[in-house]
Amino acid sequence: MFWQSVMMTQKYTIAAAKSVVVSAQLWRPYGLLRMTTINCNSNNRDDVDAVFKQKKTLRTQVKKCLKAMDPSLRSQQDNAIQDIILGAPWFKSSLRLCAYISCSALREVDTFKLLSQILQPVMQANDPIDILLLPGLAFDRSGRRLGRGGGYYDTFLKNYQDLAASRNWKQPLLVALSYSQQILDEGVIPITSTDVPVDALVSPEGVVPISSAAFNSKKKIQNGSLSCT
Ligand SMILES: Nc1nc2c(c(=O)[nH]1)N(C=O)[C@@H](CNc1ccc(C(=O)N[C@@H](CCC(=O)O)C(=O)O)cc1)CN2
Ligand SMILES: Nc1ncnc2c1ncn2[C@@H]1O[C@H](COP(=O)(O)OP(=O)(O)OP(=O)(O)O)[C@@H](O)[C@H]1O
Repeated sequence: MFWQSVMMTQKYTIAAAKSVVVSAQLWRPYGLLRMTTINCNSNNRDDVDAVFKQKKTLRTQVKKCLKAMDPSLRSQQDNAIQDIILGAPWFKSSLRLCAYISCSALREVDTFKLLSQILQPVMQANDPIDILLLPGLAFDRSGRRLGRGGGYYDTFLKNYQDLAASRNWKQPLLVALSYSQQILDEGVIPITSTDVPVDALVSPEGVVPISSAAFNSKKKIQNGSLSCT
């Protein structure tokens, strides 16, 4: 299988991240995309089908944009995003993390540096996770995430959230890794009731906290009182 989710326990003290200057080209190929999106909380088949059609169109456009991305800019953004994560207090204070193994053919934000430098693949499947690093095709600043259309992540996240609730575990922070080009204007990504929103985004420009959970963990970290259990 080309993809695995990896659960890891942080073992080593993380060295301070190097500061990286990124000449991010804020290219907005979606500026032209002015379709009205339907946000669907109902289970009406026609409404849901209309949303899936819009998602399909958007996926094609984002894939085209990612394929056209200059490789050196991509690599700069990969490094910047991973360095931001390695230097982030919320990351350093997490005990258990779940991340994706990035697939370069899919033009996903690279996770190699994160996985290889500081993490140790030892984790009991029954332990609660603090942070989940997620891929995706597009995101917005309100936490919407467009995946590749399989529903794998949404299903996994829903199941994990239900498990955590049933065991009284703290819900994990859902953090999506995004190239600058993948952050779209609010309202462009259509959603249905099964789409699980993310708590924060990490792009080469920095961390974008979105949910109250992300803001609260930021505050707790600043106060030095973050508990990861
Ligand atoms: N690293 C990683 N693993 C993952 C996912 C992911 O998004 N990233 N998935 C998330 O669901 C699942 C696998 N889903 C996938 C969905 C599409 C393609 C793919 O190759 N799509 C091509 C086009 C295929 C086509 O149009 O026929 C593409 O996206 O260009 C690969 C995996 C589970 N594993
Ligand atoms: N929790 C769930 N249970 C059952 N089906 C689900 C769930 N979440 C999503 N699906 C189904 O998966 C299919 C794809 O959904 P969607 O287009 O939202 O996927 P995606 O977000 O692009 O993919 P992914 O979640 O893998 O990143 C839809 O038919 C949707 O109804």
